[in-house]
Amino acid sequence: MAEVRAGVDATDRALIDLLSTRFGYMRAAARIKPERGQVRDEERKAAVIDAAKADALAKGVPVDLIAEFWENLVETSIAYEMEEWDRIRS
Ligand SMILES: O=C(O)C(=O)C[C@]1(C(=O)O)C=C[C@@H](O)C=C1
Repeated sequence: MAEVRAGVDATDRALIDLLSTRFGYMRAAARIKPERGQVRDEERKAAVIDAAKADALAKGVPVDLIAEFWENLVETSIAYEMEEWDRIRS
């Protein structure tokens, strides 16, 4: 079990690195989008979640759980991008 937990911990560190990269792109998007109303893009959100579901299917991980996870990820990203959009222009 210790080996499994070491693997989980290492995976979590790698995920945080990737999330840090993803959040960096949210800061870039916040700088680029001229209107606050452009931060939320439902069409793009649906495409991002669909892509995650397709990858989940290919990798054999539960598609419904991944869809829920990505829903949270994109909503968290939108909240962060909104905060950044406001911060940059305050
Ligand atoms: O693609 C964008 O426009 C983004 O800002 C990224 C992102 C995402 O988290 O993937 C976030 C907000 C948008 O609603 C759509 C997608």
